Amino acid sequence: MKSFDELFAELSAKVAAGDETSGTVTAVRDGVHAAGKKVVEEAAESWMAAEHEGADRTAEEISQLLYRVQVLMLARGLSLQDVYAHL
Ligand SMILES: N=c1c2ncn([C@@H]3O[C@H](COP(=O)(O)OP(=O)(O)OP(=O)(O)O)[C@@H](O)[C@H]3O)c2ncn1[C@@H]1O[C@H](COP(=O)(O)O)[C@@H](O)[C@H]1O
Repeated sequence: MKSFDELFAELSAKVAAGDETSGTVTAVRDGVHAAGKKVVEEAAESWMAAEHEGADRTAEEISQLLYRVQVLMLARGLSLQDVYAHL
């Protein structure tokens, strides 16, 4: 299990290192447009799971949404602090 901050640190390190085995590195290289589409897709799947599926499936979809939000942040060059400043 990892926290939102721990996942962001892991993904940031992979991107900084250009880890060729990382799906995240590929996703970040694909750019903001592709990353944004994945956020919308996972948001919709989270919504549908919450309405029509169980708690575990909903939690799984939300975890994918959080991951895709982090990919978008990385593709856009945003840090956690950039976002947390608005909370
Ligand atoms: N949390 C995730 C994560 N969630 C989703 N994904 C990717 O997203 C893919 C699923 O996206 P799809 O659009 O295919 O999903 P889908 O078809 O909508 O599937 P469902 O939503 O129906 O389940 C997975 O196969 C992964 O490649 C993730 N890839 C990575 N992570 C985390 O990121 C870390 C680093 O991963 P790498 O960069 O790949 O090393 C991993 O250790 C994980 O902790």
